[in-house]
This record gives sequence, C-alpha cells and structure tokens, in this order.
Amino acid sequence: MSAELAEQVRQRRTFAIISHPDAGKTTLTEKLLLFSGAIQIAGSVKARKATRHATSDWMEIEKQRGISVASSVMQMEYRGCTINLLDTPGHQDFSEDTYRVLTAVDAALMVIDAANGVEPQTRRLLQVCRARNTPILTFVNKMDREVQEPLALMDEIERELGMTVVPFTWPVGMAKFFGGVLDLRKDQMRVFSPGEDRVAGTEEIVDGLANPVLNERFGDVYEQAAGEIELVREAAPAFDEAEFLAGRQTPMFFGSAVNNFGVQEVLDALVDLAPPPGPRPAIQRTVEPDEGKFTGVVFKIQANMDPAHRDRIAFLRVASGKFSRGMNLKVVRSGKTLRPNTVVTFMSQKRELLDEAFAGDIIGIPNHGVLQLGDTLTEGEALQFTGLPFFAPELFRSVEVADPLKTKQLRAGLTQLGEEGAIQVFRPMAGSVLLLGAVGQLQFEVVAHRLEHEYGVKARIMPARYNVARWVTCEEADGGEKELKRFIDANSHRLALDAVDAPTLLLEYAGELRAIQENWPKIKFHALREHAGLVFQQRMGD
Ligand SMILES: Nc1nc2c(ncn2[C@@H]2O[C@H](COP(=O)(O)OP(=O)(O)OP(=O)(O)O)[C@@H](O)[C@H]2O)c(=O)[nH]1
Repeated sequence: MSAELAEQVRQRRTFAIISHPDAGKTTLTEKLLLFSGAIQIAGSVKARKATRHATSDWMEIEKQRGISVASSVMQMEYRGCTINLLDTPGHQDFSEDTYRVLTAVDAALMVIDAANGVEPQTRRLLQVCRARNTPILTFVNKMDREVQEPLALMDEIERELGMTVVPFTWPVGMAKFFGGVLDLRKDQMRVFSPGEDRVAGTEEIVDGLANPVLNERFGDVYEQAAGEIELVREAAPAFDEAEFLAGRQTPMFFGSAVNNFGVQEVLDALVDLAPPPGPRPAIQRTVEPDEGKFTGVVFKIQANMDPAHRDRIAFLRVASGKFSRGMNLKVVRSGKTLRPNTVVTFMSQKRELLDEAFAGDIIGIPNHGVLQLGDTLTEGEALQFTGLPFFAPELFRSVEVADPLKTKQLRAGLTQLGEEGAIQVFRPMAGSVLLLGAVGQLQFEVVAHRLEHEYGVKARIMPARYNVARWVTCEEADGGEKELKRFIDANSHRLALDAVDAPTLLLEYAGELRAIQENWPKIKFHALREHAGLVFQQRMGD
C-alpha cells in the first residue's frame, strides 16, 4: 500500500492560478484543460465569462457562485500526472477566499498581462505566496498585442515582486510582428500562428536559436530578441531548483493564451518543475503526504445554489493518505464522525462521485454545517492543521433585523455565513448589536442579499464607527491569560468576540493602536489570525 501511495503522491500536482482580473486567467485555464484533454469545450469556464455582463455586482457574484462550485477546482491528467488546478476569484473584495485557496496548493501559476505588467491584485496575491514560500511559475500573456518590452517586464517582476526571474522562453517581436518564442532550454524557436481554435502541438518548430533561417525570416525582431537573450544570459542566474521551490526564483514563459500559444510549455513545467504534495504542519506534528492514514483540511466552504436545501460543499485538501468513499472521518474540532457517501470530485468540470482520492487532491463534501473552515478531518487522530488565515477586517457595519421576531434567524444566518468565510461576525462585549467585518465592500451586499433570500431575514446594515480590528493575545511568559483578562476588563467597551470567541480590539483610528500598544506592552495585537484562535505574528500589509 505505501509504495502505491508514495507513487500516487509523486504523480500529483496541485496548483492555483492567480492574476489581476482580465490578465487571461480564464482563457489560460480553458486552454490548459483543452491540452490535457480534460474537456472538449470548456463549457463552464466560458460560462463564467458570460456572467461578467450581468447588471449588478452582487447578482454577478450570485451567478458565479453556482458556476464556480464546478469550475473553481479542476482536475486533469497530463503525462501520467494528476493535476489539480484551483481557480481564484478575480474580484479583490473576495481576496480572503483566494488567500485561503492558496493554503491548499503546492505551487502557483501567475498570469501577467504583458501590456499592464505587475498589477495591484497580482502584488497582493504574490505577497501571500511569498509568505508561504509557494513556488511560482510566471506566464506572460497577450504577446500578440502591443505590450511592454520583455526586458522591462522581467525587471518589473523582479523589482515589484522580489523574485529572481529566469526566462525559459523569450519572445520574438510582439503584436503583429510577434513571431513566436525562442525556447532557451530546447534550443529551438516555436513559430507563432494566430487562431483561437489552433490544435495543441501543431506549431512550426525551427531548430537552433542561431539558425540563420530565423534571421532571414524574422529580421529585426529576431535580432533584437537574440541581443536581449545575450543580455539575459549574462545577467540572469541559472535556474536553481531549490530557489524555485523556496519561492525566490520564478521560471518565466511568454505566450498568448487566446491563441493557444505557449500553453503546453506551462503544462510541461508544472509536471517537470512544480513539486508534488509535501509535508504539512499541524499543531501536534508534521504530517507527511504518504502516511498510511488519511488526513485533510477544509480550506473553503461554498453554499450550494439551491437555497431550499441549504447544503454546502466543504472543499478539503487531502493532506495525507488515501480517501475512500464510505470511510469514517473524524471532525477533530467537534469530535463528530462523518461517513460521507456523496463526496464529489471535480474532474472534467462535472461534479462526479468520487471513490478515492490521494494526498494533494481536493475533494468536496456536501454537508449541512458540520464542517467549518479550517476543520481537520482524520481517521481518529487528534490533529489540527495550521495556516488557514483570517484577515483583520478593514470595513465594519452594524447589523439589525427589521422585524425583531427574526432575531434568531439573523443570528443563525450570520453564524453560517461567518463559518463559510463570507463575512466576519463580531459580538461586542458591551451592547447587543452585532458587527460585521469585511475586507471588501461587496461582501456586505452579498451577505444582505443572502440573508434575505436564504434565511428570510431582511437585515438593516448600517455604518459602524470602527475602522481597525486587531486580535489580542498574551504569551505565557508575559502573563498569559491573566494579563489578557486584565486588558479585556480595562477595554471591554472596545472589545468584541469573533466567531471562535477570540477577543478582538476594535478602533476608530489606526493611530489609537499605537497608544494602546504603549500602555499594554505585554499584549500582542494581530492583523492576521489562524483558524482555532492561533495567531500568526506576521503583518501582511497592502
Ligand atoms: N489579445 C489577446 N487577448 C487575450 C489573450 N488571452 C486572453 N485575452 C483576452 O483578455 C480578456 C480577459 O481574459 P480572461 O481570460 O477572461 O481574463 P481573466 O484573468 O480570467 O479575468 P477575470 O475572470 O476577470 O479574472 C478576454 O477578452 C480575452 O479574450 C491573448 O493572449 N491575447
């Protein structure tokens, strides 16, 4: 069994695709799936695009929710590997969700629009990848358009994202003079021909980067590319696997997703360079992927489209061992046992019933609230995986029901939406009005809409005076619980409890924080907390 398991793990790649909206993530995803033969026509990937023309933002989100259950995780087979591809929501208001998706992958594919270079959302996402040392592959897209010079792009990525860039391919020209890419490793040029429906692997290949044919055929743009390559070869370091795996060095590829050009190289790089599932830290110990026993962690919860059923899908990353349908799983937090029979996988864009899954795979477990974000599932062992982040909200609202008789429904609805990670809910220690905290404005609209349609509660969402939240803790050496209680007693008027009862300081101005920190040097203030009240020390700024 363990030899089989080790082999299954070795053949797995699990990665997220990240970019600023409109860089071509959807298009690239679709082409990757086409290449691997996972789909004939990337139906649901295309469908996602159609929703973009919806009239209002939250309606769009509503529609996307349904589609994205199917399209947010995709599995494909390529060159003997099982590749799990996780999509990340493009809208920055939903970046918390994206951050959590990034905890479930072993690598990330960054798509850059060659005209726009590094954009704000790329920067934010990269910060999270860097904090976790996630290896990153870079695809520079839209070379068929008027774009930035490749040297300038390379420089920008290095400077802005703090990684060394190692080009694996180099473009010859751009826009209508885009001739193709020089493959620096295979010593050949792949010639570009436009066409959305171009079949994989049919491009013309000319051997030898210095082949005189290239100069004759492409003239100036070839000469320029050859000159740039010389510069790059002198300046850029050689590819170093350890640096790549540590997230400090990124292989860079050029292409045009819409023209199906340069996509196969990316898929090959995922197989050849991206790492298989590795060990994952839990509070109690480190878990190896090829351990015999199953363990997994819930990193995303998504409500299903059918509000009448209220079922939700918990997305679980298998951290170790093998999952088989019908096996008993212990939810470590609650001690409850689950025996999921209708676990789904996401092969070929359809939710299919799944019989088995291995470390690295993503499985979906429909449930009615038994599973929460961050939950660890095991065959019995008491284990809690760490690392699922919750960010201190930056926007706050108070929430009340129009009809006081619906108070119970409001609380129930908010509890579920909070567990799903759609919003953060705080109960102030003084007073009874609930507070909502979000990272993006759109989250409030979605919550109001869903409260009404899924829970039958018309909620009044009103301005709140807070702008800053910090989770507070105190280490044992600094007085621990006792000192924390002293702090809480003295500040209860500006403290609230979050969904897992972690005490949180709420402030109107960031400036107040400094004064409080000075007065309470033994208390730690955190902008990021992990599931189960554990805390990251690190500040993840903008
Ligand atoms: N010219 C050109 N256009 C492209 C290329 N790849 C994608 N596009 C276009 O760029 C636009 C955005 O592409 P998408 O794939 O929808 O971008 P996205 O990153 O998924 O966007 P979000 O879903 O908003 O995150 C679409 O109109 C694509 O047709 C390319 O290689 N060349």
